[in-house]
Amino acid sequence: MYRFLCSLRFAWAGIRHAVMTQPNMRIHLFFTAAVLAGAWWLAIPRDDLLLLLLFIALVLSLELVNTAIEAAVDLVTTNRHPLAKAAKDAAAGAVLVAAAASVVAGIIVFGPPLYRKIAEWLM
Ligand SMILES: Nc1ncnc2c1ncn2[C@@H]1O[C@H](COP(=O)(O)OP(=O)(O)OP(=O)(O)O)[C@@H](O)[C@H]1O
Repeated sequence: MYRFLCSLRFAWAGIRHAVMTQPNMRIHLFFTAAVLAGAWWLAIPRDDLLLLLLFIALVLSLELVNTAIEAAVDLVTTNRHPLAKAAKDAAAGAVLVAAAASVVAGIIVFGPPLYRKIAEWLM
């Protein structure tokens, strides 16, 4: 039990480190808050909400992995190296793929209810 609590503390420290040092992590958190507020405002159904939560978790998790890879690469070398570039660029690419898919999922989930809301206002 003590080991498990230590693991939780280290994991939380990793999340805190990423939030403090990575501007992109703070941007993801801002959009996470905006998406959750929008989902509440538009009363998004449970299944769609689960989908949104899955994408939010995917993007935040990959940003944490990206942070870990950046730190590991910088630990190994501060010199320019094509493999260091390949590792960092691939990690950043993973975040981009997840973020792009999240935007598409957001449009699919939010599009129809947002359209209905705007149509209500205009009538
Ligand atoms: N040691 C290196 N050798 C070669 N290229 C590097 C090296 N370190 C960084 N780069 C290049 O510079 C880019 C930015 O690296 P940096 O470590 O500043 O990450 P970052 O700006 O914090 O990235 P992100 O926006 O994903 O958080 C990398 O994606 C890579 O293309």
